[in-house]
Amino acid sequence: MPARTTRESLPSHPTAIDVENLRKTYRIREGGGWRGKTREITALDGISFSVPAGEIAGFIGPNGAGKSTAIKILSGILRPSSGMVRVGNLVPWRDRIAHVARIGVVFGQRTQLWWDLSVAEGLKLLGDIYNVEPARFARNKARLAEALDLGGIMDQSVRQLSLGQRMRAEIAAALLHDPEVLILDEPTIGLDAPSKLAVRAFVRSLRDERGTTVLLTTHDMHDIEALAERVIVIGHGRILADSPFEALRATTLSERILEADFAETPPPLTLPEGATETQRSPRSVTITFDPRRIPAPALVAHLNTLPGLDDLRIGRPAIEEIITRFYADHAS
Ligand SMILES: Nc1ncnc2c1ncn2[C@@H]1O[C@H](COP(=O)(O)OP(=O)(O)OP(=O)(O)O)[C@@H](O)[C@H]1O
Repeated sequence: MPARTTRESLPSHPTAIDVENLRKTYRIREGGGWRGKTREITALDGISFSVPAGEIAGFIGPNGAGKSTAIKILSGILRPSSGMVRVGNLVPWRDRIAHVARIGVVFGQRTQLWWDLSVAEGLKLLGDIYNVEPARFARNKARLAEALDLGGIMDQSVRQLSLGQRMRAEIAAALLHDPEVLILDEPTIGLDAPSKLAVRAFVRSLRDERGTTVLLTTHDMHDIEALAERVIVIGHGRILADSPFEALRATTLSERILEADFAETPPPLTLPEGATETQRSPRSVTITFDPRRIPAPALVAHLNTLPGLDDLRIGRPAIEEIITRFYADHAS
């Protein structure tokens, strides 16, 4: 029976992913055995968000927040308890066949290739499964092999690949059928720094050149900083924030950090209101300040007269610190 789609019956709109009041509860047996009472765990407690076509949205949250549950529902693997999801006007769990033809999913911790097959054989098999017509398959395979540098590993079995090589092959596998929406679940987990940069650069180019919509789940905040125009933060199954990263930064941790280097032992400092000395070493002092109370130029002018001052640097708190603080503020 052909997959029933709702695509024809709904007006097309530029929103690629629409999630409305999504709930998922799991029923587990207490103590883990077959006997005993059952208990419900609410993994998703009515989340709503939407991602416009062509946007890269970061989907983040602490362990157990509900990200994987949401991703599984969006991928069509899991049915929600209630609520609605439309990915390009298809309902993932209802229009499953048509839906999987239009999305690509990469789970960093699992493989969709086959351990004992070579990369080329795995891609061929996936091309057949996705029904990618031969000329298009050859074109896409060549394009992805070049962009993801797969030339040298096509004949290697997946089992023999390094993590970084496997991840590049996984991304190619997810994109063979030209999906409009790409769901990335921890795509850089365990990768070394150059491999992370390569994956990020590729994802960015995919969006820039092909307009692919990307939903990115990661615990690596540098992925978010490098890629996401916007972050959706989930915690305890609820949406805690849905905003550009800069807005999250501004509301969570607006402080700045000033480092002052000295040619000699730094003198004792008398600082204006809003600035605090947070660290001192034989040749430098670190000052944390709130730019709303003491603007950076005023603080610099204040320090400029100090004897032996050599260099000044102003920075923002590390992204990890902002997110850690945000999670802590919403921990209850
Ligand atoms: N199959 C399941 N059966 C019962 N409970 C589950 C199941 N899968 C997830 N949960 C529970 O649902 C909640 C959300 O889990 P989920 O895996 O979606 O979180 P997550 O945000 O992906 O976490 P992590 O960052 O650790 O991967 C957790 O309390 C988890 O224990």
